[in-house]
Amino acid sequence: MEKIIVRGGRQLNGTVKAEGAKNAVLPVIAASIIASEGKSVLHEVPALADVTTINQVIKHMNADVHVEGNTVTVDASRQLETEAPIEYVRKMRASVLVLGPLLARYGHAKVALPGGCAIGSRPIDQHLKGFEAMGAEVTVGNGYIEAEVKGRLKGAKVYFDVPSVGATENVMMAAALAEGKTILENCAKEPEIVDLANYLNKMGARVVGAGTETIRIEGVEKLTGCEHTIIPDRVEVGTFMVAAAITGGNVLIEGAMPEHLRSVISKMEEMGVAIQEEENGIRVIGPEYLKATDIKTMPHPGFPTDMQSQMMALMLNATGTSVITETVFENRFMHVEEFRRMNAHLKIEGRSVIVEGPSFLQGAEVAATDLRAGAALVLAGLVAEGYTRVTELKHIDRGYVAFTEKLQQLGADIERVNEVDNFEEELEPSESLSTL
Ligand SMILES: CC(=O)N[C@H]1[C@@H](OP(=O)(O)OP(=O)(O)OC[C@H]2O[C@@H](n3ccc(=O)[nH]c3=O)[C@H](O)[C@@H]2O)O[C@H](CO)[C@@H](O)[C@@H]1O
Ligand SMILES: C=C(OP(=O)(O)O)C(=O)O
Repeated sequence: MEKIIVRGGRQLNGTVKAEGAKNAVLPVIAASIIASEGKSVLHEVPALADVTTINQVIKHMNADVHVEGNTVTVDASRQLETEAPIEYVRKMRASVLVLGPLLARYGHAKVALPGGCAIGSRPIDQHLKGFEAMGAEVTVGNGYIEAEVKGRLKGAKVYFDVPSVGATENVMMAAALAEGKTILENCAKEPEIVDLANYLNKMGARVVGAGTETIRIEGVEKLTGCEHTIIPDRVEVGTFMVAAAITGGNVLIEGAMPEHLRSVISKMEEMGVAIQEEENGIRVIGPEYLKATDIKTMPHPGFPTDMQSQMMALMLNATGTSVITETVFENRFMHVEEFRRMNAHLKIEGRSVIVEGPSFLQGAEVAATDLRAGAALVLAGLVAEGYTRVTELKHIDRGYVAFTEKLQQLGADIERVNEVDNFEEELEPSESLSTL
């Protein structure tokens, strides 16, 4: 079984470069299939498992995708299929982001229902509400969502009941090719939405207001492929900020954009971490002692839910009682049990976790229950006594490029191995885990 093995106790120092953002590149690649002419050349595309999945989704639809290093070229000018089957959607929920582009371009889209996942039920009712407001007929059955419209989608006024990142993106992409004007209200304001709007506008769309709660879109008749550079990954940056802080190190994260990380910077400063905004990135200097604080996750510009588990790892090392409240996803505390295996003192109370710090963390075998939980366990392992073994690495690979190697370069005692478990060894070869 593949594992990350980390031995705690090393201070991290040096420079690490931010990758392009997973949550920006996935909608951008989904949007690339709206272009009925020209190629899109996308730069700073991170080499992530999720990027491979979205590329497979659009290739399956007959788009031409070419990957060279961190540049991905998409030519979607051929006639495309309008269906995304379950094999892709099961791997990655963001596959539903092809609904809007397909519906806008072809008047038809069929995508497998994503279903729930480890962090919550994650419905997509707000995406569908937007498509219906634009004249689409949406049916859900046999595990699929099918949306259809005769002729073009019609511009409409849509009020989102919750500020959803995916719904804002999906409906914004659909509206880009709709007939007339669309006004989206109570939109999510994440930087990745702004990046998508910039890309759409370069393709010839007319989108105004992305990054605020009201987005106005004047539909156009066609979009053309263009060149675009993906913004840096604020969650990857935040994760390395915690790595520096938790080990009392000094790390420059090159390419980081402080304006995307205001809430994270401010909470870490409250905990005593020194943060310097430099010309080419963010420098983080960890203190000798961390102070406790309270955090509530919220839609942007509030504290990001995708940084909740990593901050919990930091709080475990702070002196005093910290409270972390998760308001975005109803079940994003799976890492609490795993932290407990490392001797962490925490208690779940409803949607909050009470962290009694400092915990004297001890290495243990723990499982990455989701992407950010996995990263957080590695972070805790950086300061735990002895060896921490993190399993279920497929989650970490969805969102981090060369996570182990980057930490190693900063001085961590860490490696990724294919380790045979004792009980695996005891089995006859024919009974090995891979065949169970
Ligand atoms: C690929 C991507 O960009 N993923 C991010 C995106 O996920 P994603 O776009 O799936 O998350 P949303 O912003 O849609 O979800 C926010 C909240 O809205 C709810 N909701 C959402 C849609 C809907 O139709 N109905 C509804 O009730 C969700 O259950 C959740 O409670 O934003 C999340 C919140 O910042 C991040 O954690 C994910 O990393
Ligand atoms: C929850 C996350 O991503 P996704 O929406 O792709 O599951 C994340 O990036 O932490």
